[in-house]
Amino acid sequence: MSDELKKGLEGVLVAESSLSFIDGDAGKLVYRGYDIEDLAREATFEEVVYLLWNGELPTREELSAFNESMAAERPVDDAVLDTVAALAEADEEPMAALRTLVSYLSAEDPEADADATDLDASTRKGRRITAKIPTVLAAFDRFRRGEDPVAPRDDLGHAANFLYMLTGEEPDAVAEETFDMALTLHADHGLNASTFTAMVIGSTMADVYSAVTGGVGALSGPLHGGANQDVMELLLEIDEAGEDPVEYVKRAREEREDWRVPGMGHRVYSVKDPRAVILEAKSEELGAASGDAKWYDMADAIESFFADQGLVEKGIAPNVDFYSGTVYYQLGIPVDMFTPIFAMSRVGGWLGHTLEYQAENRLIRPRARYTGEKDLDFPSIDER
Ligand SMILES: CC(=O)SCCNC(=O)CCNC(=O)[C@H](O)C(C)(C)COP(=O)(O)OP(=O)(O)OC[C@H]1O[C@@H](n2cnc3c(N)ncnc32)[C@H](O)[C@@H]1OP(=O)(O)O
Ligand SMILES: O=C([O-])CC(=O)C(=O)O
Repeated sequence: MSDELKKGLEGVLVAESSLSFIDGDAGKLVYRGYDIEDLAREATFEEVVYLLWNGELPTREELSAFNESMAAERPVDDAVLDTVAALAEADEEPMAALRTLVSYLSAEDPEADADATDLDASTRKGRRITAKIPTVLAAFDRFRRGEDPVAPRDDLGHAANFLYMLTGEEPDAVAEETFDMALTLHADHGLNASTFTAMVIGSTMADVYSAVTGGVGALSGPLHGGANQDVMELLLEIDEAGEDPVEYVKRAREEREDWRVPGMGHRVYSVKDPRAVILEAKSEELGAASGDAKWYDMADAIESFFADQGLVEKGIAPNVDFYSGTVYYQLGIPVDMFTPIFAMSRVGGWLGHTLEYQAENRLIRPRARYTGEKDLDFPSIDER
């Protein structure tokens, strides 16, 4: 047994996977052999989920059957909606609400009791979870605005249906395509913290509801998916204060040496995240089309400042969360729904990796180097 300590499991190989490949130095991301740029441009989110779960792109017939099966699973029972309403009433944070709701959804799953070794049943459960997450998220947002939920439609794609349920209106083609592309970009990313969390849970042969619930919890943190909300909140704060974004960031870094600019830096990429490259272009495009490039310009100015300081060269470059916020904001999505939207997409990766791992399962159980005392004499309670 090696006693080498790998804090944060940096660089440690713990599994084999054929789902996604990241070349952190080249800034390249591939799902099942296909470059993320091609998938973002050409594939729908459903196609990508099919690819992740099945290993191959679907034929026209396979995609149509998959789309239908996902759309059929979108509605939720009234009991679920009552729980959504109660969480909204309690002013729960959206990610906390989602964590509770994924767990609760198992109560209405007809195969909830299926054994985790039944991977086909787990795949069906995974499909139900993936299909229902947008329904409960949109309902949650509407309840807290005092509005009734909008029932899902089965004639819209995953991305368009979510925007429809959120606003009550069918999105235009630009919004649908942009949102669908963002979902594709977020669907998988190797053994990131939330996917690894899901896999650890799955490795005990617990069910996929537990794995996805754990994934939601891990994604919510500011060092992971929570950063997309933090980026937008930072930009809004700078804007409200009427400050120059570069001066603001400079000052904040001087005042607090350990301050992390949200959306910057990555464990695996030493260059700009390829997803950030795509999202940046989209953010610029949306800004130009709407005549309001403010948010893009602010984010771009901060990135340029990091580049001028030589920080981008050191790998403190935009990650996926840096420009996704400005894209969602320009689509009119509430800021605290940004991380839940990430979960709505990443559930594809959580399930793909968990089921891939469970197919050749070995319990994940690392060790800690013990730094505490040994051989202490036990004192009675009066002696302490
Ligand atoms: C979808 C995602 O999860 S993408 C990541 C989303 N998270 C964020 O955007 C939060 C901000 N970023 C970060 O906190 C980090 O970059 C992480 C957590 C993503 C990666 O962390 P690690 O791989 O552990 O990198 P680590 O913390 O060792 O940082 C290396 C160096 O870069 C610096 N650094 C890293 N990120 C940032 C940042 N965002 N702002 C300023 N400095 C940073 C660190 O201070 C450290 O500098 P030092 O060597 O002088 O001490
Ligand atoms: O891979 C990571 O550590 C974080 C990330 O970019 C993601 O989960 O998309």
